[in-house]
Amino acid sequence: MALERTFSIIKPDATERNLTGAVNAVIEAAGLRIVAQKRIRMTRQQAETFYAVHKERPFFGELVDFMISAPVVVQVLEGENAIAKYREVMGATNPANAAEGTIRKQFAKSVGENSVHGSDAAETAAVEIAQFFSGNEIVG
Ligand SMILES: Nc1ncnc2c1ncn2[C@@H]1O[C@@H]2COP(=O)(O)O[C@H]2[C@H]1O
Repeated sequence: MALERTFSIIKPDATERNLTGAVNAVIEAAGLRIVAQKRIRMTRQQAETFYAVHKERPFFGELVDFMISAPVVVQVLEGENAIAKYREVMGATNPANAAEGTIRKQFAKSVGENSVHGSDAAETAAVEIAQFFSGNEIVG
């Protein structure tokens, strides 16, 4: 299978607890390569655009407030079947349902403060990567 890329965010609850390296260790142990990475403070506009698909959900305001509450680390991960693989490595959205060994099982605090985001499909991955990275920032 060809190499695939996915977009990842290490969220404020994880950066605040100094867990960037611990999350990256799980990512790399799973065979995914971090081919782009930067620590940023998301603007409200960026967070609203990124999560626009959820704008009618009752938790939208809370989600945007959380994502701009502290720095995040945005990343591009590369590997075989990277999108599905990273979703497996992250674990279920709600850490209460996440499998042993997954990032969310180990680190997430709640369904909202769930430590990481990963793209859900190839089309979304392309859009999400393009929102935060230019081509020359991604080094495979
Ligand atoms: N019931 C909820 N309450 C608060 N946040 C939620 C809820 N359901 C989903 N989310 C958040 O919405 C996010 C949408 O995509 P993420 O994969 O980043 O992770 C999700 C959760 O962090």
